[in-house]
Amino acid sequence: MSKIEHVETTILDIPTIRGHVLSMTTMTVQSVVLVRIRFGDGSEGWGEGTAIGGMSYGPESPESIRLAIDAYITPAITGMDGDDINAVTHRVEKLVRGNPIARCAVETALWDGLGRRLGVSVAQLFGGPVRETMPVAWTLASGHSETDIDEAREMIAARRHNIFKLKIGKRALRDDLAHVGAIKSALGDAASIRVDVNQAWNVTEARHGLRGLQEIGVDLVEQPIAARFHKSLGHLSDAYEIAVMADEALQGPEDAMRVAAERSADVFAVKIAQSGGLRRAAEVVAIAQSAGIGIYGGTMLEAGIGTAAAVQLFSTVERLGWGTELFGPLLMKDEILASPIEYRDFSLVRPQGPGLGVVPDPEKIACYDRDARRVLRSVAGE
Ligand SMILES: O=C(O)C[C@H]1C=CC(=O)O1
Ligand SMILES: [Mn+2]
Repeated sequence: MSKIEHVETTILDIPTIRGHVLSMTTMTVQSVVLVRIRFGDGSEGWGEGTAIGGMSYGPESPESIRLAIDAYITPAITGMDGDDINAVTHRVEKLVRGNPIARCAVETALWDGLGRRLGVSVAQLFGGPVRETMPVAWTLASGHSETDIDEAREMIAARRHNIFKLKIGKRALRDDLAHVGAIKSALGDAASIRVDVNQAWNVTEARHGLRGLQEIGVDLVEQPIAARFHKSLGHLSDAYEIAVMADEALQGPEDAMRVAAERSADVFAVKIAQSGGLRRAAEVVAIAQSAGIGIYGGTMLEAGIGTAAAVQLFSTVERLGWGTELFGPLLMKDEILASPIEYRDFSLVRPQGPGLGVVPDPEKIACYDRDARRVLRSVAGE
């Protein structure tokens, strides 16, 4: 018995290394909600819940994640046995509808705590890793073709990434195709080029878009149209050879089941946060694998804790054919882990050690803690 005694949340505001231009917003800061659970036996576990671009990407924000945890999840689980992760998460699912990122953050802290108490990794708790390294894509989203090309060349030269995801959908279709074409012809066969439209196109634009992207030699297009248009996404997948990936359409196993049953996509971007936790993400993976749908380890651009949790889970996946994009910590100006996740040879390395295999650096938490900064500013009379 390891009683859940105390759940603490902190919002960190960490600047990004450059503006990250997405179809709906440009990110200059990433706001990360850290969760720390203390258990009755003195052990602890860490989790992370991170949204993208405030409320522009999806219905959760850093503030809503924190509120859902503090006001609803914490009172519901305090006093429960932290070893009974299924019982705890089922209770949370019953009392807190939606809010998958908040639920994922808490569940992650429970897995981390359990792993640390048992002295095994979270991957081990999911049956054991089948790989210790995995390919990792980088997103080119500076907003300028030439800057993106320079960035990609640097990444290839440093052997950090040779898979690139381009964020498009903000500009006119013709301009986006010219941008993608310029990057593809500059990089040639040295890289795999994929694009993410983040739901920005209507179905007509998507038809023209997919034809153009296919002619350019792009390998995959992610969520070209609104998440709710499952049928149209299926028609697009059938009409072109280019792989079509579902991302925002997948908010947990029920969505995954529908998209798989309708064969609306060729690949799933599986995200632990969007799925509502590691357990549900593993179910999304199982649905994809049994339907013959490809798997890509997706990200909500989490910092080190959320990224390590996803790495632990994806290390257990039998077929991870499209690799991962778990580069979140590299998009931020500063590292919040005591010892960073290792990126080398176009791959990332699964952190070793019990639980998630990583811990935050308390000094970094203090440095980026939104509330602490507010107090400092008011003391300074700003
Ligand atoms: O996939 C998304 O939509 C979100 C995220 C993942 C990589 C990136 O640059 O943005
Ligand atoms: Mn996406």
